[in-house]
Amino acid sequence: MDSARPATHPTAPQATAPSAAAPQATTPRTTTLTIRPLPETDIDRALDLAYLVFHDTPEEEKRKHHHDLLLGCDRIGAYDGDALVGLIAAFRFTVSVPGGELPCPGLTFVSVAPTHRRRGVLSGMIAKLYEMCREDGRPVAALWASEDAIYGRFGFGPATHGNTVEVNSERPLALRITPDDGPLRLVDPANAPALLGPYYDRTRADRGGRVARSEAWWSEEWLVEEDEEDDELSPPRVVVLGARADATQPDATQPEAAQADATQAAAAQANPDATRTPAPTPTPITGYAVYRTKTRDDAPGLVRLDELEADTPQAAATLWRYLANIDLTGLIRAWGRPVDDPLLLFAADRDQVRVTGHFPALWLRLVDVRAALLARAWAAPADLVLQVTDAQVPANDGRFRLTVSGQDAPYEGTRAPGEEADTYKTTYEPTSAPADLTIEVRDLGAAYLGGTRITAAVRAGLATEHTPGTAAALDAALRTAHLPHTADEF
Ligand SMILES: CC(=O)SCCNC(=O)CCNC(=O)[C@H](O)C(C)(C)COP(=O)(O)OP(=O)(O)OC[C@H]1O[C@@H](n2cnc3c(N)ncnc32)[C@H](O)[C@@H]1OP(=O)(O)O
Repeated sequence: MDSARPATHPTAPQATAPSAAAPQATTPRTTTLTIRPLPETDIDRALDLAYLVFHDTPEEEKRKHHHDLLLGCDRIGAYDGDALVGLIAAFRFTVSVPGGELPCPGLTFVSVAPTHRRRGVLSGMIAKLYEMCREDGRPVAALWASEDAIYGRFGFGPATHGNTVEVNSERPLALRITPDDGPLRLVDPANAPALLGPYYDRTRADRGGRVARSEAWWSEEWLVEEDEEDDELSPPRVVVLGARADATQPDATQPEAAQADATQAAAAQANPDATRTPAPTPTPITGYAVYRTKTRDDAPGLVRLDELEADTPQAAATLWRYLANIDLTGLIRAWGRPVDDPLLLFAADRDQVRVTGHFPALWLRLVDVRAALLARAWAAPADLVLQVTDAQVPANDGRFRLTVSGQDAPYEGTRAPGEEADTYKTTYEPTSAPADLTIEVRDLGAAYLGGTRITAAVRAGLATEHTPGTAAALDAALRTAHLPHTADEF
């Protein structure tokens, strides 16, 4: 899917825009561009357009997969007469935000025909998307950018970041903490969604920026047999920690056992009291890792870590140590680790554990700033006037007083999605009072999940503080216990 991801752009405000403006190569100036929802019957044409702009020639199986993905997406097409010249698709995601979760279109397959580039086609489609989001009550939108230069002008800001981490595992992993002694077990990837899904759902709210995963998303994006970018990698391996209490428990590598784990977790989610009913329960898992391996001619074998989640630092240490101990390998490469990964602190030898990359991950757009701010939980009271600039959504543009009041139970990042947010009462209303802080909507979006600081935006000259202390007060209110993180690239 990644190689087929399309891109988007801003500026054209109308849903139906004259295709005028820039010089045209092959399209007559008299044509009219129409931007409208793209029907199912046009999905094949949409794929042709996406493959054209992404220089892809997929096998039939991959094309069918993309077709299925687009079928489940919201879709916007730009038509020049009968010709399809632009496409935006949006996954119907739900993303965790501090204290809860929000519906969130996840933009993908953004494509504009080479004959129509730089004429506002992307801008027009984005304008249409924002209109649809506001009508449907979806206050945020998100994407992974193919090029970082594209999306800021549309009000997207990088709200989560990832680290690429490499561990030299030619020697034992040096740790400052004692790993958990719970047993590890390998799970058949076919059974893994039923086992990992409930765990992921339970822990998703710990960090903002995490996308809810369906079983199909697990199977087709995370646990697909052959890696899309490197066919020398092994199939996915899934190791879980926590395992069976005794030898009489079923083996979770078997489908029935995985199903039993999943059923129990689902029941616990639906009714916490249900967990009190004794049952032949496999001990719940306390962490897992998904990885692939490959041998290399001139270097020790590689463990490519796709995801590692754990309830405690000790559980995480067990999984890292397991990965480091895999025979015939000497390097773990983990892409997209959280920036506050505890490994970076509990590794005893930081020469052995190195951050080799740092990148913007999820770009977030506050399409409805007011609704988004009212939807999240806050960590401290605030009372300040924001001057927000937003070139695409006039309703966001202006001066607003944000108040976060109340003393009880500030958000610490441990609530489940959907659970009651917090006892702070938040208001966000237009005002004529002088602004304490001027900020672009993209920088507010970047800070929304608590991953970047308003004070840093001020120091970088991106936001202007008119009343000293405002940026620090807003940072304190936006703070989350864990930094946001997005592992799902789409
Ligand atoms: C979430 C994803 O799917 S990411 C994948 C993005 N898609 C791709 O990269 C596929 C190949 N590229 C394309 O299809 C197109 O060039 C797009 C979608 C990137 C841009 O579409 P266009 O219709 O040309 O954009 P549009 O004309 O609306 O441009 C609006 C503004 O963005 C700017 N812009 C467009 N593309 C880029 C870019 N790659 N880098 C920087 N600025 C850009 C334009 O110059 C314009 O600026 P202006 O308003 O100051 O003149």
